[in-house]
Amino acid sequence: MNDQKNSNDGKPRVAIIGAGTMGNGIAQVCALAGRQVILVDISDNALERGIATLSGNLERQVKKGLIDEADRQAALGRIQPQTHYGALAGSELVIEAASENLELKRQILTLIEEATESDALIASNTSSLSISELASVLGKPERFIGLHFFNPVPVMTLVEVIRGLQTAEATYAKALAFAGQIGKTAISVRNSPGFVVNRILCPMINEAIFVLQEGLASAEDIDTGMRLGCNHPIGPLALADLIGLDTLLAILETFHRDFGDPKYRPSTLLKEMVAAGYLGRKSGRGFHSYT
Ligand SMILES: NC(=O)c1ccc[n+]([C@@H]2O[C@H](COP(=O)([O-])OP(=O)(O)OC[C@H]3O[C@@H](n4cnc5c(N)ncnc54)[C@H](O)[C@@H]3O)[C@@H](O)[C@H]2O)c1
Repeated sequence: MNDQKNSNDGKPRVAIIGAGTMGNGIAQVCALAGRQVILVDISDNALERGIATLSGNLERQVKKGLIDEADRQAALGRIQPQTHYGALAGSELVIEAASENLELKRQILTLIEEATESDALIASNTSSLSISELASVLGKPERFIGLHFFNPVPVMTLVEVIRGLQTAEATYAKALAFAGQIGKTAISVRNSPGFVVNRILCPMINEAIFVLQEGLASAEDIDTGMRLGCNHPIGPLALADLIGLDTLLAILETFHRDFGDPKYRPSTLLKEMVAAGYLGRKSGRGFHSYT
């Protein structure tokens, strides 16, 4: 590892692509773990929104006594927002957390490879796309891996580490070590649409939307039913709003296409809500209202 990859305290620099729901959370966790973070998005607006969100989350952590004010300020000071990929040079690890769209991610991975040294690790936080397929756009696909964080990233301790067919053992070992260093628990998963957790979770949420669509119960009662009847901490429709209905739809469409199994077809109500711009928390309205 060269000096350029080390921050002042010797910890390697991490870059994150996308400052949205997941990207700003990953940036927050990495910065609190002492990493210098480059946070890249396409516009200053997107970056400002991402920084405002993580800044608010850090303040809440201070109020709850989870971190102190000095930690909060130090973490914020470690995050450098950027709109150009040239800023990635010198990063030991780049985590792609942009919108769930195969063509977009392929373009971004090419840009990451151009901007980084050949020994940098490249990871995607994709929820459902094939790690082997994403890796195939890279000149060195052996350095690519899936690092799938969970929402909200500062709260959820799991990371799925997904090896594609091309992923090298050394890449896998470094990714596992990184997850541990930032305080996450990793599970190892073979590449397959949706990996493990979303493969089980997203069809369950889709079924809850079918139940709503069929008029069996209200959104409130469906969520209360699953909270009190199954001890889930949050109901499936509230969880859909947290994930983002566009992201959930993209995941289900990938399952439907890649497995070729009609059991994964997204409910028409979900498609209609996304078409209407009701995306959940991030747009202020989903199955519940957030305004
Ligand atoms: N939302 C979840 O619960 C969740 C959980 C785990 C994984 N994921 C995955 O994480 C990824 C991001 O999801 P999200 O929910 O944060 O989406 P989001 O819509 O909240 O944020 C996506 C961000 O990517 C940015 N972006 C788009 N094109 C870009 C480009 N070319 N370069 C840099 N940034 C670009 C957008 O401006 C936006 O800020 C997706 O692959 C998603 O499947 C999401």
